[in-house]
Amino acid sequence: MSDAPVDVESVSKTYGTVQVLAPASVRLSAGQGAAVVGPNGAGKSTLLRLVAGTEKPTSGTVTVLGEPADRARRRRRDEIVRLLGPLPSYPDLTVAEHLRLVEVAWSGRHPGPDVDEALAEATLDRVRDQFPAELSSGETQMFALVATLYRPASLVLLDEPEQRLDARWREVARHLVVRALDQGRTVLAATHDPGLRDVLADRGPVVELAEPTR
Ligand SMILES: Nc1ncnc2c1ncn2[C@@H]1O[C@H](COP(=O)(O)OP(=O)(O)OP(=O)(O)O)[C@@H](O)[C@H]1O
Repeated sequence: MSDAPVDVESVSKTYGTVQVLAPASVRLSAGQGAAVVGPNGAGKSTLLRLVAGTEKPTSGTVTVLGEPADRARRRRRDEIVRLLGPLPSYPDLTVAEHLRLVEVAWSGRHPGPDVDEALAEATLDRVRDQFPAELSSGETQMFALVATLYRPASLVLLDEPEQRLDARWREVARHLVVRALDQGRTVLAATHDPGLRDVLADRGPVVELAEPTR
């Protein structure tokens, strides 16, 4: 069995009689990035859920950090972070307090930057003392991305991190992904953002999923 951070071999997914992901493969070495691209409904989120181990493939294999993805999800959870939907959050903790919580939870392993620096570089410092329900949709997404990348995990799974972000914040999101790669982390991201696709294509494969057939 491969020890690569991500090794997806001919994986497909069928719900009932409908195949929503045609066989796809991708292998990532440590520190590589990969973009998963394709039209709406092509199966990008499905592929990411299979890698995250939250769903099982209909055929093929998904190996993550040397283990079947569903086992890796539990046994290697400290090494894997995912943003595949809304960020679970505490209604009574501020933006800054959420990052502080992540920092404390991974104390001793957290490489920084500190909370205020992390918020400032994402231009989220102006909302540092607001609660999740008080954020705009773009602020919510940026907060989710920053909090996700704040986990010192070696494998990062992102589903359209650019969603709801304006052009300026899309650029910040790309910068944060590049930094994660520069830190030696492995990043697998579904995206509709050509800029993010290019950034990831510089660091590894592009997985092109075809138009859904139904
Ligand atoms: N639980 C489910 N039951 C049946 N069909 C599903 C289920 N989940 C997803 N699908 C279908 O699977 C297909 C792929 O969905 P998926 O969310 O993976 O696409 P996507 O490429 O991420 O799309 P988008 O770019 O719109 O986010 C879609 O046609 C969707 O309707």
